[in-house]
Amino acid sequence: MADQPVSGAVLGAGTMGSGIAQVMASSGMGVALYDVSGKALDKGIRMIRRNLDRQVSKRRISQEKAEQILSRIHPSTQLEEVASAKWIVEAVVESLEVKQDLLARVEQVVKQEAVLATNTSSLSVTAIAAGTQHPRRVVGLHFFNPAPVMPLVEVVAGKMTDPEVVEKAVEKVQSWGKDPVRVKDMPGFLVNRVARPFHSEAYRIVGDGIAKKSQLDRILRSAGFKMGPFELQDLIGIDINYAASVSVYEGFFQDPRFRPHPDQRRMVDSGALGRKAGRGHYLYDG
Ligand SMILES: NC(=O)c1ccc[n+]([C@@H]2O[C@H](COP(=O)([O-])OP(=O)(O)OC[C@H]3O[C@@H](n4cnc5c(N)ncnc54)[C@H](O)[C@@H]3O)[C@@H](O)[C@H]2O)c1
Repeated sequence: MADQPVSGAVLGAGTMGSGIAQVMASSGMGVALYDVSGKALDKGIRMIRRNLDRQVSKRRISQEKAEQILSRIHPSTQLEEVASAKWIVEAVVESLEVKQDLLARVEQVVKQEAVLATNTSSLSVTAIAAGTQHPRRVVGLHFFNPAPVMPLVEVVAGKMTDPEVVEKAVEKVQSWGKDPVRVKDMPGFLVNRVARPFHSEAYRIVGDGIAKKSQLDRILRSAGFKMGPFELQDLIGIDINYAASVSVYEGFFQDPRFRPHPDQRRMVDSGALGRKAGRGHYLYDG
């Protein structure tokens, strides 16, 4: 039971890749986890182990189940290890060049029917696919952080993606216990697009002196949002959120609807990047 043949692969063992590998393995798949860095693989596996231990301590899964899930994940720095995978999810650094180069190499080792998915947040799935020999099998699978916890996955149809691949991807995502939503390959897809005014309007409201950041966060929480815009930005990383704003703005040819607020950049320039920096819109201990 524990030793499932490898039918899935994740490229990149960082924050997202390790979480996605955990999701796939939890559904019963054997998963090859590939990264250029052995250290990143060790860290990724440690993160998965920690997540599973937490699940065990909360009595959500048994110790035995946790061991089974872990044993289905096969870390490697050798790309050949992904050869038997039918589902490959790429979650390496957010660079078009790196992603295109890696997927072109993956195509050399996997079967023709394998689906190549990208977890990109801000690049065009169409552009990533254009670097491959068979762009019809390239689809976006945009997971949210933390992948094992967040139910939503955007299934992104690039311009050349085969509609059958999109349908197969929707089913696959469901089999992983997630909620797929079909989206077009447009800047920000769906979630990052609707999130833009949430963030930029919040800056404008504060800039216009209508409310303080903490007031706005509290009001939006009481209106039903899990977090207000400023506390959410501190969690995401103010630099990451700013990069998403710029990417959507540029992606829509500088449509003023998506124009970032100057204070967003000022925060980034000052190094107040959120929780990870100990300070952002709020101060954090340790
Ligand atoms: N962090 C998020 O909140 C989030 C959410 C959704 C999507 N994404 C997307 O997921 C992808 C990964 O983001 P992350 O936050 O996990 O990044 P990360 O920096 O935590 O991890 C990236 C990993 O890729 C590895 N890597 C780099 N080049 C490689 C190569 N050529 N071959 C194999 N491995 C390579 C690195 O060693 C690193 O372990 C990005 O495309 C990002 O836009 C991120």
